[in-house]
Amino acid sequence: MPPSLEDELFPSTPGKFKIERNHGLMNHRQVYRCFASTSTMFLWALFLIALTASYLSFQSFVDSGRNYLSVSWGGIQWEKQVRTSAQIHRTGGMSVLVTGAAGFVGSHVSLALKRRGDGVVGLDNFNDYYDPSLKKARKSLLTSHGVFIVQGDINDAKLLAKLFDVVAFTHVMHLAAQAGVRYAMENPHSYVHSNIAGLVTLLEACKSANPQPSIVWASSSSVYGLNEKVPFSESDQTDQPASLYAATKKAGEEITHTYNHIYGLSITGLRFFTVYGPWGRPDMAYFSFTRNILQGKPITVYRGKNRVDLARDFTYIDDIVKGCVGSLDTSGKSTGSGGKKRGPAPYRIFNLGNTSPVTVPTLVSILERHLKMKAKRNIVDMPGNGDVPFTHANISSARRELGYKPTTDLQTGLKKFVKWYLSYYGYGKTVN
Ligand SMILES: O=C(O)[C@H]1O[C@H](OP(=O)(O)OP(=O)(O)OC[C@H]2O[C@@H](n3ccc(=O)[nH]c3=O)[C@H](O)[C@@H]2O)[C@H](O)[C@@H](O)[C@@H]1O
Repeated sequence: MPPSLEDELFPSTPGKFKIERNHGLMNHRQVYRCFASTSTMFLWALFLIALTASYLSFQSFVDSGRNYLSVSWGGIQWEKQVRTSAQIHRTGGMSVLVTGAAGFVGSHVSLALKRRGDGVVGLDNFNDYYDPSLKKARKSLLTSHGVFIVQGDINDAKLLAKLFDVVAFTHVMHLAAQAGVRYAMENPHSYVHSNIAGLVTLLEACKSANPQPSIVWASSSSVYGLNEKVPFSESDQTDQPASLYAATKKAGEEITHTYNHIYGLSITGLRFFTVYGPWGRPDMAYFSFTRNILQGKPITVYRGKNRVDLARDFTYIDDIVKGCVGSLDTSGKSTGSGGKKRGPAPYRIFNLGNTSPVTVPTLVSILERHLKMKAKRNIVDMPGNGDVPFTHANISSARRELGYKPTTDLQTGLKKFVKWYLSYYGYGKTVN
């Protein structure tokens, strides 16, 4: 039976096929047929190879197109920007991945590190919890100082792996979080997403990195919750959170402890006390009060039980930055590699406060003085929305271990904030 067209085009194994079909020597016609079918096969094979190659290159074109359309990271140029930004320009310097770099504390810490010659790469998802244009303005400021901010989420494990692939970060300053105490009642899942799931994704990336970085991250004074003993000390119990926000920060302290214990990651958790200052967060009281006073709108001032004023240990941003940098400098090394612990690593928690609480009505009076305008105060009883009546930090531990020494009182710090606010927004511009 002559070979079918299919047999000629797609012989299963050519050598074997010939042996089975020819039991003896081949004549001229057979030799010619064999040669002709071999060359046809060859041409078809070439055709198939070309077809496969063009299909694959089309696929990679589609994939890269998809990358450029929906993912804003990756590619040779991007890697170059990351590497350049991470370059260290001083002896004994560090290369730091700063998460939440377009945020309030993140942008200040990134600038401080860059200024002294450390390598800094930022990561931020630019979400719209508050006006993203403020985050973009902070980004522009950082860009002008040579800090590159990657747009991405801490929940993106592939992005994190890529970043650690491109740069051997010595430290991670983890400041990306869902902040705000009262918003947790409106959008509880955003807290779990960023402060729990995102934290774990970041720790997984750090644990697998080789070498492992040391981690400094933002906890919160809110972990002291309903505690009444003042000032708050790190050794106090923290098992009465008043908000889901506080609970996720407390969970973060426990989660980081397990990564320290199992994988040898060096961990420093910083309990920030109501941080304020230029380039601050529009959702915070000092910021929204300033906006409303300037626009002639009323402000709501909460009051505690028995008409007692609420009080906060307001801490100025420059002092907080010194505490963050001091923490990075003294963090000690992680001991693990490739996901395995090689020995015990530091696990530390510090209060970063100001040690002199001020009541909310006094905060308003200071703003009135700086703005030269009267506030329309609407005083209401504190709703049960996660707030705590007062905070007050004991900072002796941070003073001893980090050389942390806050130097800015609320009066001075708010003066600087108001000056920045007026230069940034002017007198009447609306802020979200
Ligand atoms: O120290 C902290 O750990 C926390 O500090 C702040 O939380 P909070 O102290 O509640 O700061 P604000 O939202 O600025 O409130 C300050 C004070 O003003 C009061 N307030 C707030 C808003 C308002 O409209 N009226 C008002 O009286 C609050 O009850 C509170 O006593 C930050 O928002 C948190 O992200 C941070 O973790």
